[in-house]
Amino acid sequence: MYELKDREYIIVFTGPDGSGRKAVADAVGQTFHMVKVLSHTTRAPRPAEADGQDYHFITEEQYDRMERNGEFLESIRLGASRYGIREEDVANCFRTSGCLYLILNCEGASILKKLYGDRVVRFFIYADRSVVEERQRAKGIPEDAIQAHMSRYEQEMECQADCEHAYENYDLAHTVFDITNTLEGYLKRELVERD
Ligand SMILES: Nc1nc2c(ncn2[C@@H]2O[C@H](COP(=O)(O)OP(=O)(O)O)[C@@H](O)[C@H]2O)c(=O)[nH]1
Ligand SMILES: Nc1ncnc2c1ncn2[C@@H]1O[C@H](COP(=O)(O)OP(=O)(O)O)[C@@H](O)[C@H]1O
Repeated sequence: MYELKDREYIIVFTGPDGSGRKAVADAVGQTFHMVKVLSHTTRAPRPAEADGQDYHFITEEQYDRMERNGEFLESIRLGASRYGIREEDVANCFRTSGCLYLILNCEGASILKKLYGDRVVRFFIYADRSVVEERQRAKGIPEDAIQAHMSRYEQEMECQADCEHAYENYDLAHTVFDITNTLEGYLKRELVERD
């Protein structure tokens, strides 16, 4: 397991699908020059998705091989698809940046917490059921995937109590501003406010 040095943090954005984890995470990540660790997955890419940008899309056989080789720091199954974070990707990201971020479901977030303790900071992002459903529709997520996500909404919401920080996300700029302030307390980058 990769040993974390002083001031190295793993920032995890979690919460229900459609709550805005990716939008919030990418904005906050840019502010702090954090590197995003992409997951490997066996699910097929959607038309708007690209390999190496949204996920590393791999076959079941490739995933099996990597799992057998013990390459995954955490690995989960959701329905017919598998998702995992490769340990080497985490180590490589720390070589280029002192801080990295990931977007995971609750199960993955708690696995990383158990592995890295205080060095993992979980930000739980949430919004009402009807809002997250509508956002996914507007984003063009296929209806069957939306229904699968919504069937997990309550379960993912239960994760809130377990997370270090929780933010409702209705006004994106507002959410990003609040999380940036909280994260500054950990990273101490001495950000300068600009209009
Ligand atoms: N634990 C864990 N969760 C992941 C990983 N990669 C993605 N996820 C989460 O798995 C869920 C399903 O991913 P998504 O791309 O929406 O696939 P879909 O459910 O097939 O539409 C989302 O909540 C993701 O944030 C991973 O490596 N580990
Ligand atoms: N506060 C917000 N208000 C309106 N739309 C938002 C807000 N936050 C995110 N979105 C949009 O909602 C959709 C889902 O957000 P996304 O970040 O992909 O969610 P997640 O990663 O949690 O599934 C995206 O199209 C995103 O641009």
